[in-house]
Amino acid sequence: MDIKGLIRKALEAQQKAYVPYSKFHVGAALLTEDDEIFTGCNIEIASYSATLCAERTAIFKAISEGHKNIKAIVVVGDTDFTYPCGICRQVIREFGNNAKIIIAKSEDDYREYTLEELLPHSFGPEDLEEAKNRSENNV
Ligand SMILES: O=c1ccn([C@H]2C[C@H](O)[C@@H](CO)O2)c(=O)[nH]1
Ligand SMILES: [Zn+2]
Repeated sequence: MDIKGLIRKALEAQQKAYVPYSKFHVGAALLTEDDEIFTGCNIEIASYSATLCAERTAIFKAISEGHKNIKAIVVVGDTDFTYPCGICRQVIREFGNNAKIIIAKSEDDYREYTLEELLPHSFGPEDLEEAKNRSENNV
């Protein structure tokens, strides 16, 4: 599926947002390395901190179905360009470090970023691996 198709899927998912508190609707759609599509919306909970963003809804759906590598993710929201929050950026770091991150206003109006642009100098799985290797080699 192309970027426009993925944006359409994100816009459809946005319709499903459960947002009784903020009334701010977000939708996400992602493409996995093996070309599966997963979508998500934000889901708010009366105890606010339990709220889940659209991006993480889509990513956790993909992971829980066995698709761990994301090659593109689209985000749409109620502002012209709605950017992923910090927590979602860190989750994208885990499962889509090289993914195209597409922030869309419409099918024809979108911006494309790398994770490095949105989360520079990030902490990730490789840091833990490096620390483990260091302790094993006593350096
Ligand atoms: O990138 C974002 C930013 C915000 N939200 C949600 C969380 C909450 O439900 C609402 C307002 O913060 O928007 C997302 O889903 N994704
Ligand atoms: Zn988020």
